[in-house]
Amino acid sequence: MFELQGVKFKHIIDLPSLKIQENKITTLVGESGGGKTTILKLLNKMISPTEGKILFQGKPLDEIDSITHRRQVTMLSQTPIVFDGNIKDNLLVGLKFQDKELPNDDYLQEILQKVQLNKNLNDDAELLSGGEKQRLSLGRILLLDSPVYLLDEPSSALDDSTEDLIIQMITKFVKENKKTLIMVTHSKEIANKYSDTIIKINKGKHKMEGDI
Ligand SMILES: Nc1ncnc2c1ncn2[C@@H]1O[C@H](COP(=O)(O)OP(=O)(O)OP(=O)(O)O)[C@@H](O)[C@H]1O
Repeated sequence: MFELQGVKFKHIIDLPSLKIQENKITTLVGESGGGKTTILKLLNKMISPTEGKILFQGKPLDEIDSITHRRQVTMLSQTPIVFDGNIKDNLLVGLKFQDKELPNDDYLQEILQKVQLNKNLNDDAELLSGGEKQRLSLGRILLLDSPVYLLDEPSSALDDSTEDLIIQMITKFVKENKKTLIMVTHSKEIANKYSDTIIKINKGKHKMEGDI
């Protein structure tokens, strides 16, 4: 799905050769500041390599329009983004940008259940806790139904049991719908339990831990 060839980004990233497989769950682990988020940003075309090439489905990323690319590859950043308005507004905002047909309230409630958010659609989103905002953002991107998801510590603000439930839900959704997931986690346990492939990033370089 992604192929990185001699990719460098400033002094931060140095990846001579790396392939990320389609329809698999790939997890990036490693020390803080090692470059995991930077790799997701490169894959999402938020930043471009200072050297080397990234291919997406065989095509160089620099030949793909950024907006077109981000419709295929949705990234959820570490800090959740919450817009003015209620929970429903926040769930629908991405779909409105994409001109997609809007789902009904029953379906939106189902999404809230999936992300373990026990709230009403008309509750004010600004009043949610950090972990709840993170789950709301996750609900918003699940609705986009992208083929590829890049999740940067999707459960960093959650307690251990909610974290496990959320990752379990995401990985089930990804497998059932034949999507590709690339996620960053600080949890070795989560990485071992849910990944097809774990990639350890250390000072911008990678070491495969092998397929599970
Ligand atoms: N655009 C940039 N220009 C220069 N330096 C940057 C840029 N973006 C990130 N950095 C630096 O690169 C390093 C790697 O950052 P990155 O966020 O990718 O690490 P990370 O592995 O995701 O860390 P964490 O686990 O703490 O989130 C950090 O030292 C950061 O300050």
